[in-house]
Formats: sequence, structure tokens, C-alpha cells
Amino acid sequence: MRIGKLAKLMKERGFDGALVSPGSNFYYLTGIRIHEAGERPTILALNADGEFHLLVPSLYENVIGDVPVTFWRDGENPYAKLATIMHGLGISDGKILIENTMRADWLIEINRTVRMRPYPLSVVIRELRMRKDPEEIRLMEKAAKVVDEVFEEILGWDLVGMTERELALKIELAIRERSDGISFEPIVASGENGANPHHEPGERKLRKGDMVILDYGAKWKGYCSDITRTIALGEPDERLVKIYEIVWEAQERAFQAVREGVKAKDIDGTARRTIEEAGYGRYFTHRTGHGLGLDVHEEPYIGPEGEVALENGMTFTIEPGIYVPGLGGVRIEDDVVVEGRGRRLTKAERELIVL
Ligand SMILES: CSCC[C@H](N)C(=O)N1CCC[C@H]1C(=O)O
Repeated sequence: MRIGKLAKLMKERGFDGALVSPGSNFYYLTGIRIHEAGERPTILALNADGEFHLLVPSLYENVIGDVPVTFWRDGENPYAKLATIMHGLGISDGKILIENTMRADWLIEINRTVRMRPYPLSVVIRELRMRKDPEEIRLMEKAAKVVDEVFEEILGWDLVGMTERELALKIELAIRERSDGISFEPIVASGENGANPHHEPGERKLRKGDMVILDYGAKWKGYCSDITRTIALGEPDERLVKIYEIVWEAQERAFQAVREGVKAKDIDGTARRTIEEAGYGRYFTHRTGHGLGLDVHEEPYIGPEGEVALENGMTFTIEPGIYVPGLGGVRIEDDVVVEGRGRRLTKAERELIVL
């Protein structure tokens, strides 16, 4: 059980307890999916012996299975109930790991009720979450297959004349038809909009000669995929064709550099050097990749400061890009798992496709 694994690590590191609010860590530890807790405090409390207790709003009474739980009704004070739970677990005045994304209003109220010393949960749980087990990798393979299939489908659409927003919506629908949902809002960046790595799809119509960056992801049983392909609608500007070749080379070299024991920053360095040597260093404005799993951005981050040494089972993206203001951009992204060397989970065509 994952709660037991976290508790063991907590004990080794001198932490007394943890408070986890709904989100990817809550799901990782309990297998219970509570989508939107909203303003109603919902908390998993555990101690370093692996004993745990849930505090849950009564509207979830029929959803929670056979676990130690206290329900609270609208109008009751949930924080008084949490204090009782924490006393029972012996963690009301210790070093407590707190879910990084816990709402500030909950945290302030908890702090008023008990005398704990809070620390971010990520400092401990990252060590468990970073290495995926075979079942997690199987789910990620499925999420990756979905985005590959969607790419094939996109290539069959009549893209010229469609707005970025229309195309993003169609991509979202195609993902939802095949999976549990999107892992983030799809990015469609056409023409000069491609110079913004996080461009929000707008009313620009796709034209002949455009390079178009497509960046989207699917979720399968909570696990994310994330792919980027850049395609051309008719013959593009030759400067962008050259940029495509450089990005392709950077992505491939970074992928080839993946192996157990290599540091994340060295993978980033490989991609970055390739782009710098081609003279485009100042147009590569982000890290080379990020860990992928229950969250679309998680550890290990593949950036210039990535001190994590890669281990088997780690999963992350490799997504170098070049973004030239006024001209456009190119990004190529795959999801990769470390198995001695790297194995690509996303397999869609990486050569430049000119439609
Ligand atoms: C979660 S939205 C962005 C998804 C995208 N694939 C992505 O992670 N990036 C696009 C530019 C760089 C990279 C990032 O680190 O944000």
C-alpha cells in the first residue's frame, strides 16, 4: 500500500504526519478520486506508522469505501473534527507534511486549531512518485497511444481555413472520445503565433504555408500523456524548415542521451547545445522537458538545474523548441520512460509532415 511506503519514508526523514488534500497525491495514496473538493475541507491525515484517517464532506458518504473516515455536514466545523483526528493519530503538534496545493484558507484554519510545524509534502513524496511501477507505465502507454491516434486523425482533417480555437476544440473532442479526458487545454499555435510556447488558441485562421504547433495530452485512469508535433500546411518558409531540422536533431540527441544514472541536466544540456551550436540558443526559452505521470508537470524536471540522476521507471517529456518572434516556432515532444536507455511512449511521425 502506498500510504505505508510514504509513512516509512516519513519516519526515516523525521516527519510525524501528513495532511493531504484532493489531487494527484491523494489519488496516488488512496486510489480514491474526489474531483473537486472546492471549499469543503477534505483531508487524508496519516502518521509515520502508516495509520490514517479521512475527513470527508457528507455528500461523499456513498462514494467512500471501507476506510477509517469522519464525515462532516454543511454547517458543522470540519476543523474541530480534523483536530480530533490528528490527536487520535498523535500528530497534532509535530512536523507535518502538507499537500503543496492545499487551499490557503484550509491551512490557515488548521494552523489556528493545532500546533503543527508544516513542511511541503513534495519533499518526500517526490521520491515515490518519480519512479513508476509497471502498472503505472502501462496506463501511461495507453494515454500515449491515444495522442498518437489523435495525431493520425488530425492529418486527415481539412485544416486550412479552420481557426486555432476550432482545431483545439476538435482535438479535445477526439481525445475525450478515446480516453478519460484531456491532461491540459490543447495548444494550437499557427504562423507567427508559434513564437509563443504556451499560445492560447485564438481566432487566427490556418493558412497555406503555415507551420502549426499542436501540443495536447490525454488522461488514462489518471495518468497523462503530452505530445507536440509541428506540421506544415503547404510549403513553409525555408527558415522554418531549417529550424525544424535543428529541433528534430536536438530532440533525437537528447533522447539518445537518456540512460540510467545520467543527470536530468545532462539531457537538457544535450538538447540545448545542439540548438546553441546552430545559432538559435536565445530562441530556446524553456527547459527541455518535465516529468509526467498523474500530473502533466511533475518531477523530474529536465532543465539546466536538474540534479536528479535518471532511474529506471522514470517518465518525462523531451520537448525542445525554437521560437522566433514575428516568424513562428517549432517544438517536437515525446514522452519517454527510462529502461536502461530511453523508450519512447509516443510514437507519432516525427519527420516534417507537409500537408
Ligand atoms: C501544461 S501546458 C503545457 C504543455 C506543454 N507540453 C509543456 O509542458 N510545455 C510547452 C512549452 C514548454 C513546456 C513547459 O515546460 O511548459
